[in-house]
Amino acid sequence: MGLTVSTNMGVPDVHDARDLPREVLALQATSPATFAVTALDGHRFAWVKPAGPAGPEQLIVADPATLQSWMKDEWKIGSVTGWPDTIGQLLGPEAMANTRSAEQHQRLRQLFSPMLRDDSMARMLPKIQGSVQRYMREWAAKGTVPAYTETLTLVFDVLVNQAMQLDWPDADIKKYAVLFEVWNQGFTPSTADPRWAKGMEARKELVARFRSAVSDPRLLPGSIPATLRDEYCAESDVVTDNLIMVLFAGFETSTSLTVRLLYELAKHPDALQKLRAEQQAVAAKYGPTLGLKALGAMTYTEAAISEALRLGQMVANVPRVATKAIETPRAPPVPAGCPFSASWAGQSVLDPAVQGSTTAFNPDRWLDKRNKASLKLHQTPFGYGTHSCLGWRIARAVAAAVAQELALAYELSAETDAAWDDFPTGSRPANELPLSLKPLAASAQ
Ligand code: HEM
Repeated sequence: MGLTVSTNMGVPDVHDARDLPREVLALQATSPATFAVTALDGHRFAWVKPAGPAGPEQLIVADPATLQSWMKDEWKIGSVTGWPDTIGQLLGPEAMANTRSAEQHQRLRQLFSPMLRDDSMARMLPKIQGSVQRYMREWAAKGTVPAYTETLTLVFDVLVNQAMQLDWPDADIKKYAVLFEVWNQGFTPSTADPRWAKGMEARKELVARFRSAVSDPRLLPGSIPATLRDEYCAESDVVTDNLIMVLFAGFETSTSLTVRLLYELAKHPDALQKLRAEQQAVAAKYGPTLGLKALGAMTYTEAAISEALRLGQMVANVPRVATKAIETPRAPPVPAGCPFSASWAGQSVLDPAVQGSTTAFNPDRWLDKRNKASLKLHQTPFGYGTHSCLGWRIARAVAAAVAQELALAYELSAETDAAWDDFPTGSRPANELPLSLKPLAASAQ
């Protein structure tokens, strides 16, 4: 694939990919990152036909400057989310990702904003670390475990008990993590797929469980569920749709990140070695408990997490529909009603800081000052602007806590000879990544 960038400054670099074969178009639903990169073929924009038999043409956008200007204030520029009907119904119409009310969207973002604050992170970090230590001890005791499935439960626990502060017992965490995976498998291209119907059944149970949680007098004041209930009332769909929204946004995405990191560290002992050295130094300086200062000192670990995000492309593209014509200088005109896709994956491969080593795991590229501006511009795994991620610090914290615990306490081996399947909010090893952890002291004997 050649990287062709227009040299004619006034003319947008648009590729006509309308003649893609049906099997490539079908990748839109099953393998969004591969689809976007294939369709763009190194260009900044590409026109493609719909995946199904009918529907309008779609523009794929991978030009960083255009994405920044379009995503910064979407309500004003005239763009709304265009998630497929299957996901739309699984989430519910009042969810932050679906609502057509700018006012409600902005209010919800304010109510969720504590997830990004230092004081919330300072509260959560030791608890996330405690959960990670407990789960990893269990994995080590079991022998070889499917890392992906196990991490889904760990992440579900963090989302429910730390991000939402719901204090659900272990039995509920295990039960509802399995149920949420059924919900998640409902992300099929069509509502005719039986997995979608099962996902919708799972949704009913989740709604009932969340409704009982927000009516419980023991609900922690100031927690996100309590804040939503106080704003909208316990029976409101806005509350349940948006608690499901947190799970949708954080579940597969954060799991994919953590598992991708484990996979890369299993394949790159040199990187694991550097990580161990860093974690030992951080523990010596800040003590054993994970806090904001310790996290801030994990330079190499954070670089490894950024590299895992870049390789995994957990949210490869986000779908949008123009509500009015959008005309900006660097982009082809988008008529009102036209769907377009903000392709974080397509933008990522255009980055000069990754050229020639796009598929290599190289955390050091993040530590090279010469790459800083380029990486910042092209690598935006958590989106940009109006709908940008509200949970990115939590996702990175889980990955950092796992890396820390691994580095300080375990030897790992994993079956890394597997393909990765991508889908709307994650990327998953086909073999679930069989993983064995051995306590360091025992493996040294
Ligand atoms: C590796 C993990 C994650 C990745 C890659 C990721 C990525 C993203 C991206 C790209 C968006 C923008 C979607 C769009 O523009 O339509 C987004 C939105 C969002 N994320 Fe994350 N996310 C992750 C984890 C999390 C977690 C752990 C939470 C919650 C605890 C979370 C909560 C949200 C919410 C609530 C939104 C919607 C914001 C809105 O519509 O205004 N995310 N995320």
